[in-house]
Amino acid sequence: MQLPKLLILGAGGQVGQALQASSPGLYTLITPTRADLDLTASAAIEPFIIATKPALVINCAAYNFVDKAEQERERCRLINATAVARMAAACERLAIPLVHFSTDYVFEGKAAGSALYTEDEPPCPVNHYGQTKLAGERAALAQSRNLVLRVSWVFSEFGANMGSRMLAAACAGQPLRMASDQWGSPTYAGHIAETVWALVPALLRGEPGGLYHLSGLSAVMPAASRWDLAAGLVEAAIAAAMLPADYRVDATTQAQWQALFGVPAASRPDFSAMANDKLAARLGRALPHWQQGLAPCVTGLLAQS
Ligand SMILES: NC(=O)C1=CN([C@@H]2O[C@H](COP(=O)(O)OP(=O)(O)OC[C@H]3O[C@@H](n4cnc5c(N)ncnc54)[C@H](OP(=O)(O)O)[C@@H]3O)[C@@H](O)[C@H]2O)C=CC1
Ligand SMILES: Cc1cn([C@H]2C[C@H](O)[C@@H](COP(=O)(O)OP(=O)(O)O[C@H]3O[C@@H](C)C(=O)[C@@H](O)[C@H]3O)O2)c(=O)[nH]c1=O
Repeated sequence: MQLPKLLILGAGGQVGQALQASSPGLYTLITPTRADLDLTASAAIEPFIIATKPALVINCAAYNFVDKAEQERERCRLINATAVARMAAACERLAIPLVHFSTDYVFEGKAAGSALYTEDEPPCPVNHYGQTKLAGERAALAQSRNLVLRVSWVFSEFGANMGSRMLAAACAGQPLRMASDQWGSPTYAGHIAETVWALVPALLRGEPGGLYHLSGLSAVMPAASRWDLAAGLVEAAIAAAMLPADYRVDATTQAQWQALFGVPAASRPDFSAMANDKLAARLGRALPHWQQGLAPCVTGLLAQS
């Protein structure tokens, strides 16, 4: 029997690698690289997808450099918005679903201690990256069979990301100074992948997609600060003997951090933590908390070293 063919774009990134690592073996995964399909070549996208004839497309590709995006505006828009519109058009022609990822940076941010963002709250991005991601999610949501999952503060053992960069610096003996006044919802890429695999069968059966927050928090769990994430990772790394037992993460503020390292090119929301209750209701179970991703992340990093 032939397995359904799923096309994963951006399969070499951290979410793409996590998806491949936890693939349930029920599908044939087609994983083109940038050399096979460069998403800045907008006109090539639709013919590529149509020629591949997948049963579903998962787009993990993105322009994720939040500061550099303020300069490379057109490149960022081509990858995060134009390319997604071309993918959605191809999927519409094939009458298949597109699974796409967006971000908490579509929100302008609230005061610390606010309620977590829900899908009903209006987006209002404060940087170019967020604006292009909002345009991309809107292009995907033009067809009801498409699924957009907003993720945030993603960490994993795959590639250079927020978590692996912090631990690499700590292991090199550098001090970590992390902002305790910037709040979000950290999410382990392995949890994103397992959630996607739980959602795919219904999409393949023709159930509608929609917009969902896929975060490592819920309405009853507090938002995490940058410091919380770093301290959690360091604690897991100490438990795995990857760091000395007395290693500590220094808490700082965004203002202090900027005084030392300079004001970044892009503004960022102070509080952009997202509630995942809508997705939990669809799945019929709670999503894993981000802290459950700390040990597997550290174990995965250790296995590579
Ligand atoms: N990382 C995070 O903290 C967050 C991520 N997200 C979203 O989650 C999704 C997955 O992100 P993540 O896995 O972290 O991303 P990564 O940065 O790890 O991976 C991005 C992927 O996109 C590919 N890519 C970039 N530009 C092009 C291009 N011109 N043509 C073809 N491929 C390209 C990269 O290819 P190559 O391997 O060749 O570089 C890479 O495989 C994205 O939509 C992102 O916006 C949302 C919130 C937070
Ligand atoms: C590197 C570093 C950053 N910070 C703070 C200051 C700064 O405001 C903030 C931002 O750090 P970064 O630039 O690494 O993170 P940033 O690129 O803004 O992360 C975002 O990426 C995109 C792709 C998303 O979609 C978001 O969900 C989010 O994950 O963290 C520290 O406090 N200490 C540090 O050592």
